[in-house]
Amino acid sequence: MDIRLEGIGHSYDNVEVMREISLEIPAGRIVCIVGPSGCGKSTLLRIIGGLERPTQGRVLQIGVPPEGCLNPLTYVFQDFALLPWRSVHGNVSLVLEDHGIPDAEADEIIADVLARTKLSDFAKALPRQLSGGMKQRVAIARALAVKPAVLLMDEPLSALDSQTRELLMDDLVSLYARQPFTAIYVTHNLNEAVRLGHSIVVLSRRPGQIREVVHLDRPLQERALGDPELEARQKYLWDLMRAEARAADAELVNV
Ligand SMILES: Nc1ncnc2c1ncn2[C@@H]1O[C@H](COP(=O)(O)OP(=O)(O)OP(=O)(O)O)[C@@H](O)[C@H]1O
Repeated sequence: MDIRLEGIGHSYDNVEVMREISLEIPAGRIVCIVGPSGCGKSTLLRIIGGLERPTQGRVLQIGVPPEGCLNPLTYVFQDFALLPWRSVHGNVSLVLEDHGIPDAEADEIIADVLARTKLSDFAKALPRQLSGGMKQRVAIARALAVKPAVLLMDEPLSALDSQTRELLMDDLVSLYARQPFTAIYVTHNLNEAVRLGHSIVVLSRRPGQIREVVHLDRPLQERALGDPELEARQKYLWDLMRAEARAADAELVNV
């Protein structure tokens, strides 16, 4: 299933947050969205997920979700959002219980997603026993369990330290290599964007408008830390954003 955004604009009261966003998110691709603080990245994700209705424009879902899909647009949040009293298995099973999936079928799905996120040995662990990186893998396993058409990822690695972030990026790449998924991935981190994005949408400061869409053709598995070509792309993105990021930062300080 593809997503198409047509002329999305949004205002809160009289504050215009974004303007004229038109974009294609093709199935099987990871589209990263970057831009200065407050330019509307999370709002755009909420609009795509149907949690907010845009003031202007529309979001189209083109084609059908994958077979067995229980929730076409599924979020992965920065803060993991796990239930502390439920085990790893229990956190994943919750979303299947919500859909009335029989136990035997649910167990099969859970075994599959825990294997894909390398959590099979931790099925009985509680969230408090897990590192931040493992918690986020549980959140990703839970999202995959509903066979989403599109993952909506809102700064999924921002709460993690830099080493854990590197490990999680590797995990996301191997997950994608085994079975490609579609994701819209909001991040502040330009290194994540060049490592994980097939295309990177650069938004201007508020009201957020598309400044440029940068496409990266190199397969994700061939992108490594310190790769000169990726570093050049990252610098290019930062050059596009620097002045506006500084202005947005000053604006926040003056509020
Ligand atoms: N529910 C709301 N009511 C009023 N204003 C809001 C609401 N949600 C967001 N905003 C404002 O809309 C603007 C865009 O917010 P949003 O969180 O989408 O930006 P962002 O690009 O994701 O920011 P950041 O990079 O800092 O996370 C900000 O000025 C924010 O204060």
